[in-house]
Amino acid sequence: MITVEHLTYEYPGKRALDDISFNIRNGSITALVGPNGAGKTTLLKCLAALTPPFAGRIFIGDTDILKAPRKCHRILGFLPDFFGLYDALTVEQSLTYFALARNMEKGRVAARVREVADAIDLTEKFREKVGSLSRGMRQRLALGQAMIHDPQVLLLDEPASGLDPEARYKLARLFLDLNRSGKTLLVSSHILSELDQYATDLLIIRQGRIVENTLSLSGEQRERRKLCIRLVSAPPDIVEIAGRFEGVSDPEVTDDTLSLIFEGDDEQQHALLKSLVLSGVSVKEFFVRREGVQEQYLDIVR
Ligand SMILES: Nc1ncnc2c1ncn2[C@@H]1O[C@H](COP(=O)(O)OP(=O)(O)OP(=O)(O)O)[C@@H](O)[C@H]1O
Repeated sequence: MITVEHLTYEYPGKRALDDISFNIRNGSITALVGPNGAGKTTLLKCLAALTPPFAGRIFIGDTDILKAPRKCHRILGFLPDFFGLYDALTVEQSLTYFALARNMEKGRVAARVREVADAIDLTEKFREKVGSLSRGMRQRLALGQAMIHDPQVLLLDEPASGLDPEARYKLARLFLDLNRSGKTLLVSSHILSELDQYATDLLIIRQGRIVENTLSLSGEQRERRKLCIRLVSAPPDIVEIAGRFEGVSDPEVTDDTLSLIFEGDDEQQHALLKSLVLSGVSVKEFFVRREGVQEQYLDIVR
């Protein structure tokens, strides 16, 4: 859905994006993560056709965004990290204004404005002035403005910042609903544990370069499990013993707990544990930790 080829962006004296290339699958929710200053915001602004890059090409579907930025603005919605709202307008007026600015058919506007206000949980504030909204409500309204024209692609820069736990939970549900209706989402966030609830793909950026582009976290990547096996006492050669089993990688021992990465299905996991017990390893208890966005990110960045 989004194809980026050799994208380079420079601020005066600073190369923020350095010759990066990647693809984003149609119908995915891609988590864009990286340390402060990695280039996430710059990348999203380039993808949103707001900042022309120094070099490289970006396609949304078949459309070259540098050649046809306005066409791209119709098919994508962008929530920037810092956004402006019109404090003197009501929620209804704000959403209506953005719908009309996006050339939405007049007859459809009122219904769509109601629908979006409901999706972002601001129906109760529909007739209230934006200036009276709390920070989290303003964040949700900005998201509503970004999605008012029902775009195919949503680029969201820190959409959960300022939201309380319940609003974050609802936001994750909204992303999953949007995704089920066929939308493609690229979401930058520092809240890695929450990305796990909805991200299907992972894009890690560091110092302006892509360091990881994992497709389909929900597929084979999630079959990678981290097994933690507590032992009564760890024999000195336990790491070597564990490393001999098929599907096992990165075995290590800390405080009588053997942890390892295991790739395999439930039957194979059962066979592994049985073999460990039969070979005399004093297994006391064990548990499985799924490898999600957070673990993958920390593994890679470390
Ligand atoms: N207007 C600017 N002028 C000069 N350098 C800039 C400007 N904006 C950003 N940068 C630099 O470009 C790099 C990438 O910044 P960017 O804001 O894209 O990072 P980020 O990954 O979004 O960071 P954060 O997680 O802190 O929001 C940083 O080194 C930053 O200092």
